Amino acid sequence: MAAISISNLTNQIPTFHNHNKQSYPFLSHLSLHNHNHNHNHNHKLSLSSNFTNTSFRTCTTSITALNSGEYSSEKPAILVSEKLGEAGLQLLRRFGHVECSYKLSPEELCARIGDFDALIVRSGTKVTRRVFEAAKGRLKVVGRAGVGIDNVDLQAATELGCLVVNAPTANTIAAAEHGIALLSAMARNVAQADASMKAGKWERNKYVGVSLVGKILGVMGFGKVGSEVARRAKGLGMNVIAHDPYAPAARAKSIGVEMVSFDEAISTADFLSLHMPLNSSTLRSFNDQTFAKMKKGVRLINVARGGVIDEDALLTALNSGIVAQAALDVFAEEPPSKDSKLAQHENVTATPHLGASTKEAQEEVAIEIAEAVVGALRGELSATAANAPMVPPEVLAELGPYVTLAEKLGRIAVQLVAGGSGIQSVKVVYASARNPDNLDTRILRAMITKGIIEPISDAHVNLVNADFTAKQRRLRITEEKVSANANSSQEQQQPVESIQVQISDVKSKFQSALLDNERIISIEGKVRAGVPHLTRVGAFSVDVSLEGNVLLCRQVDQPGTIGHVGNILGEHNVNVSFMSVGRSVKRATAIMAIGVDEEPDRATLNKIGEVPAIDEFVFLHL
Ligand SMILES: NC(=O)C1=CN([C@@H]2O[C@H](COP(=O)(O)OP(=O)(O)OC[C@H]3O[C@@H](n4cnc5c(N)ncnc54)[C@H](O)[C@@H]3O)[C@@H](O)[C@H]2O)C=CC1
Ligand SMILES: O=C(O)C(=O)COP(=O)(O)O
Repeated sequence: MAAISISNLTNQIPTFHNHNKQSYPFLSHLSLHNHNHNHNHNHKLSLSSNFTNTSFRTCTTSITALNSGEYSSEKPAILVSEKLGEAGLQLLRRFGHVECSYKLSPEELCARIGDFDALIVRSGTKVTRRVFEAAKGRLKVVGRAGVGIDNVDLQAATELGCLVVNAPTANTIAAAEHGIALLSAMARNVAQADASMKAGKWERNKYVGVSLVGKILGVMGFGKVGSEVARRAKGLGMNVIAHDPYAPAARAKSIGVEMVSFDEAISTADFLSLHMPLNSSTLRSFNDQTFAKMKKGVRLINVARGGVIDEDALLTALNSGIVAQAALDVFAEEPPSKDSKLAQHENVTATPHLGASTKEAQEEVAIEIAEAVVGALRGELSATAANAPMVPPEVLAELGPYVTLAEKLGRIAVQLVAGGSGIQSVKVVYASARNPDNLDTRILRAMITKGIIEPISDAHVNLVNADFTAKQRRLRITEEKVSANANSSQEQQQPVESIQVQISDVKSKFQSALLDNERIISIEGKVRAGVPHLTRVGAFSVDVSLEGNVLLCRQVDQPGTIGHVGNILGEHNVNVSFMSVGRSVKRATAIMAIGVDEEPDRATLNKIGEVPAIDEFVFLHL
């Protein structure tokens, strides 16, 4: 793939822009805010409303204009594809149109998804790449009402800029309790004995069980659920060991659990309880080889994901007696086939993925996911985002104006590149009077990327897909953080003193933007009183607030030029909001930066070009 090409812009300057493109204030299309909305959400930081003032005119386009689907009012449309607790549904209904369709086939989901801004699922809906593609850019957030997001194609979501959030805490206890229920029921053959009685039998000798007290339980995955299972198993008098490559041993130790290696856990445990996520490294990690290392007669509980077990291998191990019993809540394919040898096995206790299914947990999960989805639709960053940086609200509040600055600098820099150049390398230098190492630049980098890529492509770039989109387009963005000297205590308190964006190895349509004619376009911006300013173009200092559009002119520094240009703009009814002149030497060359509210038409720009003292000029659309 070639570097980003801007050749298509060659003849469009000075007025290139894309009228059709949506530009949302902060998180691009994660935010549905427009000027007319006044949602009451003061309790949380709302990024989009913070930035509405500085966003440009296309922000007024509402979501209705974007989509011609069934739901065409101002409110976002939310599809709930699996049973969700009533409290969560109520919360969602207060915010948008909610459709609960619990029996959609994959084809129906693909056919309908383009009408929705958000989709809420549990484990039963496969949110595949096809679904994301069928959404055609409208779907902004997928909410997983639970923990495991293995049913959501995270890579596709990220590539297509869709945020994925989950509800990771509300069902922990329910899952742990179900694990303990299965452990006890399996050890005492409760399910089998019950079925036997219901068949009219009384089989006391057949269903003699095993005791739990004093037995070794190996907890595989010592996260939220695993640690709660461990705690409860300790209460039952079991000796608990755990394996988890990422969990701190101190946490386990504090509840009397010893962390051991995978092999030690599986070879010493009498009972193994699985609590790790399903991913490429855990997929079928319980297989022929690992079953062979287990203690003969081991008992297995799986409340995690069916896919972590090779089910054929488990069947073999059950038949050979390596595994005496298994208690399974989850299956590689759900529901398993009716004649599944595993579910039908007499030594298997099976439940239909009930781990999270308590009334209490489902109400809590529903609220947790509804809040996360509504927050994401409002443009807030989520604390449970699976594919975007989780940035604390206080950091966001502080970085707010710099986010706007970053996007505008990206937009300016790319508009200064001459047609025919391919942009490959961007360097961003952040100067801070605080310890620059503490500066979290992920959002700023994403917004610079957005500013650079969006004007020259059809891509919608947001915090979710910025890095991916840059990489895909072979745009290398390097960052440097440097210490700045604070001139005032106010500067000292600012998280960022200045942001410099450099695009190297390109030609510029505005020669003065090049650093020492070195094929490096360089611009710098600062935030002054909460407003982003352009403060440097190439080697020239300027100072223009970035609230409207900007006209940059290089001129011979002589009396009358500023007035002349101002008159031309005034005659054509273009309001000048700001003007600044930067020069290196008196009466030599100067850069004039003019902020304009309206976009001058081509005739006006031509007239400016005809002013004798003007050497070159460029109109920058922000
Ligand atoms: N059956 C059900 O209804 C429910 C199932 N779950 C499932 O339970 C599992 C655990 O959930 P939580 O405890 O909430 O997640 P968690 O993220 O808090 O814990 C998972 C733990 O697994 C560890 N881990 C990762 N790779 C591992 C590996 N290769 N070997 C051992 N440990 C590994 C992680 O370090 C982490 O500590 C997930 O798969 C989740 O989807 C959760 C809730 C309900
Ligand atoms: O939260 C999880 O990971 C679960 O497995 C719960 O799944 P469910 O929401 O009951 O389909």
